[in-house]
Amino acid sequence: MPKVLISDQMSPKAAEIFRARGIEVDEITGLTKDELIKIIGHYDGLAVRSATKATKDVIAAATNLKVIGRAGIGVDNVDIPSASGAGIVVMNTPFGNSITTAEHAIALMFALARQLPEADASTQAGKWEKNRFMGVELTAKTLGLIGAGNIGSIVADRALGLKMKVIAFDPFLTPERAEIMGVTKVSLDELLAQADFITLHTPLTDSTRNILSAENLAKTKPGVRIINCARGGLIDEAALKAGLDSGHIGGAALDVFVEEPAKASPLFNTPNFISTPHLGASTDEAQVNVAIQVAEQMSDFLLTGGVTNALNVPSLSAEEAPRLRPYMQLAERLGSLVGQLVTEGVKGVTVEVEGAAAQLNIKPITAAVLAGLMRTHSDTVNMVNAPYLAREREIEIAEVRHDRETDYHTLVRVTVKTPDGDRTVAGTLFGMTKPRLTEIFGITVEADLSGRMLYIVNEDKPGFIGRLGGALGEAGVNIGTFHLGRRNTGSEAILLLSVDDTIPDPLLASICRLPGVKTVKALTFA
Ligand SMILES: NC(=O)C1=CN([C@@H]2O[C@H](COP(=O)(O)OP(=O)(O)OC[C@H]3O[C@@H](n4cnc5c(N)ncnc54)[C@H](O)[C@@H]3O)[C@@H](O)[C@H]2O)C=CC1
Ligand SMILES: O=C(O)CCC(=O)C(=O)O
Repeated sequence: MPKVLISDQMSPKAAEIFRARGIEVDEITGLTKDELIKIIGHYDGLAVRSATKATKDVIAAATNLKVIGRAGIGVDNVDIPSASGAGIVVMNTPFGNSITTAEHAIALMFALARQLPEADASTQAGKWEKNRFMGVELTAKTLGLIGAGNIGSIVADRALGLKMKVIAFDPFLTPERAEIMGVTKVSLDELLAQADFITLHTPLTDSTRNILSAENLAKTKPGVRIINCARGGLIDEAALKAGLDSGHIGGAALDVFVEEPAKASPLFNTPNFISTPHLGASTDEAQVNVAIQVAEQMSDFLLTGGVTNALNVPSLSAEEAPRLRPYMQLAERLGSLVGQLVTEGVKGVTVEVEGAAAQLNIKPITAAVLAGLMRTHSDTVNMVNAPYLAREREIEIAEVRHDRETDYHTLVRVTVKTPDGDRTVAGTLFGMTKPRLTEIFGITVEADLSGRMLYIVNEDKPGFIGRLGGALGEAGVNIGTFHLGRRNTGSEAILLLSVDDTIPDPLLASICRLPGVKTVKALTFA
């Protein structure tokens, strides 16, 4: 009988469902990392919310673990590359708590507009300070959404009902979808300049970390009120504190912090600052939704192998799975590669397959490309919801099956339509299982697509490789593999290196400064 550990506070519905499906379940919350490491080896499944950190060390000790289920959306508390490496499926429940979280953002917006926490504390202290608390109306104010996915869309809907004007910055929001939502798509700078209230609804990724940096906070409208119910790390907390102290920022409400639990934030006790302890998803309704969903999904997987809402493996029927999986892994990596390199305005994706892959059901291959492409921008994307999300964002999808001879046993080619033109990558399978890149943006190259990699475009001039090797060596970064491709002699070259460690930002910046370098990007493949 499989055994599951529920290690965070969850609705009792989760344990009920596991037991009803014949799965043994322990509910042990508040474990330290060492305590978790000591017991995790006994379990086939781990069900978490956000308090448990499924880190590399925890996963290394999880010798029997087959599935981690997140009763919620954000999976930044789970080390997905380590889980994938260990063959552990990671699932989430992408929609169960969205309404609740959107409502929390709206509640915080009202609380900021009318200084509700301070007014409550003052009244209950017997002060009756009727003239101290002068609020602002929400009607006709501009709400700036950073991130217009599930939660952002619900916030927009509610804000429009409050007669606010809603503007949104989201690289995946098409003008057409914005029109349907009733919001205006703007650049980040436009949003910063125009919004009276700003609310954040993105995952924490390399592109969103510190999206409200000191520099960007300085571009906001004087008196702006800021709400973050997404993730700590999206806002520079020190700069936020300085902005509140100077009065440039009129108010801020944070449900999430860089460090959680936040016990001694410098923001505490700042006037016009409101905080809640990561309560975005905390309603009876949302917790029942996510508990039922996570327990059903994990039980299905442990008992039947059925995969739903997985972030690191495709969802598939039992018969198709073994044949399609290697092609889908190749497709997912190609999608992820373009997703990491093309950050703005994807309007269309064409997936072409040739050779062996063209004989198979290519829908899952396309879904895998889309999941890889969009997961760079949202940790809720998986094989199941990627095609749906692409349609919703009006990304045009085309599938082409070529019945022609190819140099490779199989070839998958992905072309992404962007405002700057088409960008194409292609790859094959080595030994029928290993994804291998064959072409990137018109340049032929043979490269692995795995782990941590460094992508560099540079002028094809002698001496560059030595300088690059020197810079990496000096920083103690070990190169695993090294692949080079170029358009013509002396023109533009592309380098793809696999590296053993994360490349720190200062090292990336110093590589950028090497003579002849045009582009540098750190890439990660799960
Ligand atoms: N406070 C809480 O308790 C909760 C927090 N969350 C957080 O809310 C986040 C959003 O959830 P959903 O809306 O369901 O996710 P979603 O995936 O539907 O939407 C995220 C949106 O962010 C956009 N985005 C990605 N990178 C961006 C960038 N650089 N700039 C602007 N937009 C960008 C994406 O295109 C996408 O539309 C989750 O990732 C999670 O971290 C979710 C639930 C509860
Ligand atoms: O489970 C919780 O309380 C947090 C929810 C959350 O942050 C998420 O679903 O991303």
